[in-house]
Amino acid sequence: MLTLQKKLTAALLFTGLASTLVLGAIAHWMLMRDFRETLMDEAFDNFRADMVAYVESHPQWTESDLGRDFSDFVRHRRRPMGGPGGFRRPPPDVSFKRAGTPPFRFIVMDPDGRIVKGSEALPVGAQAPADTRASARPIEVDGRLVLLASPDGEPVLTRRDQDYLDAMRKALFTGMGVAVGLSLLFGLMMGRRMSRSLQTLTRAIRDMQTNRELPRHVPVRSGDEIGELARAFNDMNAELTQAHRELREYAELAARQSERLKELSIRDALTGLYNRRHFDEHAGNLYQQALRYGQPLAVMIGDLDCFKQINDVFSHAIGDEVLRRIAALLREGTRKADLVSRYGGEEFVILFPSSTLEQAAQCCEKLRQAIEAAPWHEIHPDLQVTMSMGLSARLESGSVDGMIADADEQLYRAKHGGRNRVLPPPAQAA
Ligand SMILES: Nc1nc2c(ncn2[C@@H]2O[C@H](COP(=O)(O)OP(=O)(O)OP(=O)(O)O)[C@@H](O)[C@H]2O)c(=O)[nH]1
Repeated sequence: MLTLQKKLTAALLFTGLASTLVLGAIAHWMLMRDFRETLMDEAFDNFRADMVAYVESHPQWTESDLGRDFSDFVRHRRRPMGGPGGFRRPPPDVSFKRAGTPPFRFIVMDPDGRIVKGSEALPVGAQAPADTRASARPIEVDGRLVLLASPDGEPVLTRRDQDYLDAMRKALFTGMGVAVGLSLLFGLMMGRRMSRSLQTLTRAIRDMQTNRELPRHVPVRSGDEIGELARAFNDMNAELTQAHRELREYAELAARQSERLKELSIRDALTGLYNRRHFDEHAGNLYQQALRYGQPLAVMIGDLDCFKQINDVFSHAIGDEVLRRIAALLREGTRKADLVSRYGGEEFVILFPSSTLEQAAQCCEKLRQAIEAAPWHEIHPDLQVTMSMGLSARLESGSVDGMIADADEQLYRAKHGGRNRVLPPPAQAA
């Protein structure tokens, strides 16, 4: 895969290369143009000086004189000082001398544009074309325009000119190479930096997706778009973390509420004991288990004695309090495995898994005694509460309901036998 780092490096390299090439080409073109102009200026200065000297020394010059004598005049004029007809001005720097060849031929015109010193294409006497006149430069004597000179042809470069241009080109190409190298270096550095930030971000997002890692914080290394992206990621992550926390709290609350609702649905509101519906659901299972594994199972149904009287004499509220305390006594006096429930108004049923009739009878006898001995006077000085209980451990009754019906018969007998008793009593249950 072409990574972002490579793409950025390639883009910067390409841009650097393209701009360096364009700038280099422009710089080279300008160098050559300016160099040529300098050569032309230098050549024109020499030519004008020669021409002015000729005109001054030949006031009656004619076109034919100019064509015949001028070259000899110039050669003669440039002889070293001291000789006959030598320089009246210092010679030009020999190092810039154009290898004996004039850099340009100059077409010379009078001020009206008529050619007085021409070339093969532009003979003497002809009218100079517009472009030749446009590029013409003035030759003045004592402030008076006497002639116009226009360059014809390209400059001839000396060895020294070539060396100078080569050195300039070398410097230019070196500069271009350095610029390309720098753009490659910067491209690499910037690409690495940008891709590192993006890689950190990508890793953080992947971690969030796969490991559900919250909260995550990525460093913000710059104020540019990537820095803004990192900042946006951190903000989003903070919001997600907050939402996640709230969701978890909400889920925990919902679970607690659901647990509470479930608990409420299986418990009796007044006493907190299991209600009859829950008892019926579970007792059936315990009965089936006892049958399957050949284990004993006993059931007790208990009924408060003369409870109507308690309500009537002491009030319904005291009756409720009695029911609550009875429930607490039943819970305290039984094992965790025993299923204690409020079966009806003042009726209670307890299922004793893995218990024989005798074991259940002993437990119930203790419960009966505990109820009888409870400090009922704390509720009302004249209050006394007892409970009658009937038991059954006959699995052959066919169901829990059948066993309860058996136990109910015992309860009936207990009530008619004087109340406040367990039937069968432990001694007989053995
Ligand atoms: N305070 C109160 N009383 C209730 C509640 N449920 C049922 N009772 C009362 O319990 C009484 C039951 O009375 P009965 O069925 O006549 O029996 P009893 O008075 O206990 O007489 P025996 O069972 O023969 O000992 C009724 O007066 C009901 O109103 C309750 O939740 N709170």
